[in-house]
Amino acid sequence: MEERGNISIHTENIFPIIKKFLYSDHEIFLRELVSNAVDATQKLKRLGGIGEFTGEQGDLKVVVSVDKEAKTITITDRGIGMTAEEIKKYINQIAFSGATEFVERYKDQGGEKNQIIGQFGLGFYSAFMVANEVEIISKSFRDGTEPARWVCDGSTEFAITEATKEDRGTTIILHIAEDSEEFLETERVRTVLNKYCKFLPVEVEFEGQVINNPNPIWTKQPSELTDEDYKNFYKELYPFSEAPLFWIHLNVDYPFNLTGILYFPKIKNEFELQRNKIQLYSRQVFITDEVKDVVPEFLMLLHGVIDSPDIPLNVSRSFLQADANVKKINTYITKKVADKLNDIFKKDRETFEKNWADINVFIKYGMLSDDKFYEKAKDFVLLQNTEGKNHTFEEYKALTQANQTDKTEQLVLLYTTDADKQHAYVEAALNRGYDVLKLDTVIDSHFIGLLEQKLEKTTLKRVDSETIDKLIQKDDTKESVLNDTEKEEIKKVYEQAINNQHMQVEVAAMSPDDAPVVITMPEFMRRMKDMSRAGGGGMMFMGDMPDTYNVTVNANHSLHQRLLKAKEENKERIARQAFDLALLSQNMLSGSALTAFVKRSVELIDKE
Ligand SMILES: Nc1ncnc2c1ncn2[C@@H]1O[C@H](COP(=O)(O)OP(=O)(O)OP(=O)(O)O)[C@@H](O)[C@H]1O
Repeated sequence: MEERGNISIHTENIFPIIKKFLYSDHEIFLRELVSNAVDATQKLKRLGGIGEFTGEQGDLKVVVSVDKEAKTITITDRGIGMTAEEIKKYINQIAFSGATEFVERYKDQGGEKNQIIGQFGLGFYSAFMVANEVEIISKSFRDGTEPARWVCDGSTEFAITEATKEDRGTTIILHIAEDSEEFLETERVRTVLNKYCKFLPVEVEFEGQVINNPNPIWTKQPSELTDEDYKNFYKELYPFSEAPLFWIHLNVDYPFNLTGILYFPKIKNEFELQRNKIQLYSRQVFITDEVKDVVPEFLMLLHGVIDSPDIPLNVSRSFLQADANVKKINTYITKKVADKLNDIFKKDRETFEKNWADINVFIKYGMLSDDKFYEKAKDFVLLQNTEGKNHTFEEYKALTQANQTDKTEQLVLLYTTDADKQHAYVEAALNRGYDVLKLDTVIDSHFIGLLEQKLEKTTLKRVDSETIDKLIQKDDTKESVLNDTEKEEIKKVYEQAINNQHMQVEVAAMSPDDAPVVITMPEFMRRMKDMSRAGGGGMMFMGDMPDTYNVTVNANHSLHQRLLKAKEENKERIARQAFDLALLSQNMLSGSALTAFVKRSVELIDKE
């Protein structure tokens, strides 16, 4: 007996539309069909569990096979199966209404089609993206039911007949269309299965091998797992990566459902940061590794898996952003990560410090982008000084307050962006008993701004932004050994010797032990130039301006009493030599100026 009929959908030409717009993602048909097979198998297990199915469960593997000659892909399960009536109900009505819905949504959001693709669980109908004919042969688990066969060529017509099938379960046969023959290659199929089916909860066999791990560790309780388990799982996910630093096991069932494991990877350098390393699953079915809206931006640098049936996957991205569950998930993950870091910091500060080089980018990035995270992280974020010692905000304040508070009661924190190049300035600061922080990464330039905004009565200054006396201004002004006329003369000599309008000369009373000449670039000037270089803040014009420096001549250095007494014709030469030495210590001497300096120096030692 054969029954023919029409699938009741409103859009006659659903098939070409779906095929055309899902083209780039048509491999998902395999995910959909294998996960249907897995669902049917799990339903059978559940029925067995509650005594509604009392027969032999037997081997419950789902088997995928390819027949290149016959041009078919077959997916067989031993799940609950379907009777003819059920096929009519579930496939003709439910499966196809899903497809109709897809087209309806697609029509509403024409411009966003790329975002719909891949987010939409197209279900059974996705088979028609690669097949020009699909057969279902199924036998229900219920005693006394007849097996049935359903055939459809993707039009709205189907045929349903009796079939011969001994075994309980469903076999889906796809007759692969000419333009999709790539799916008859076993390697291609294996790759797709590996991508989407790797952690499905029922064994899936392909070419005689089970391709999945049905019990991934994120589905287990943390108390059942050892460190080794977590490390091995990381290796399973990213075979070529170095071992992770540490991990967080996520496990929540209220107000939403979410499990997963997030790993802090070992990073070699900042440019190697990799996004899209977190995989998103829904009940162990791989969905995507674009977790942008589910995981806070700064945590996308982490690796691992998140599994949640509560993330709406079959809607467009703009909807996802507005989804209340997604927002809650975001907040939850941020909080969990902060708590875990705090935990490690408190229980094992040594490990925390040891990994600081790898984790500081996450933490600083997180503090910059999320105020809630800042509030938690401010207790464990570390400031590292030039001696390599780490301090929390509180500790650092206690360390520097007595010595580095200026006359206006501001705490001045000193930092270097390059301890090597700014060595002379770092030395000068350390000699004063000041402490100098190492803030030398790309993210640090933003972090400095954040610190000033958040820490009360605190300013940050780069060590070379002022002469040592002005860096942290105290009340004790130094007496100058030179009178005003002498100072004026020194200033003129230097101006003539330097002869550069971007070098602003000033004569100041410093300690006789300080350098005779110090070149600095004011903090505000450098920051504005940095900003304009980074392309922001309406400071574009600053980028084109030549660098302007302050040249501070130390009135109390013995050299300058000698200079005043020197012969007129030698004065400029001495000033130039002192200035060049200052340039040299800052790595600023090059080209013809360097050549002239070397020549002059040789002459000077030759004279003695
Ligand atoms: N292998 C199978 N064994 C038993 N029933 C099946 C099988 N495949 C599909 N079905 C039935 O057909 C229905 C429709 O399947 P379809 O994949 O289109 O939608 P779905 O699985 O309900 O949702 P989704 O869009 O998430 O895939 C299923 O709900 C199920 O009842």
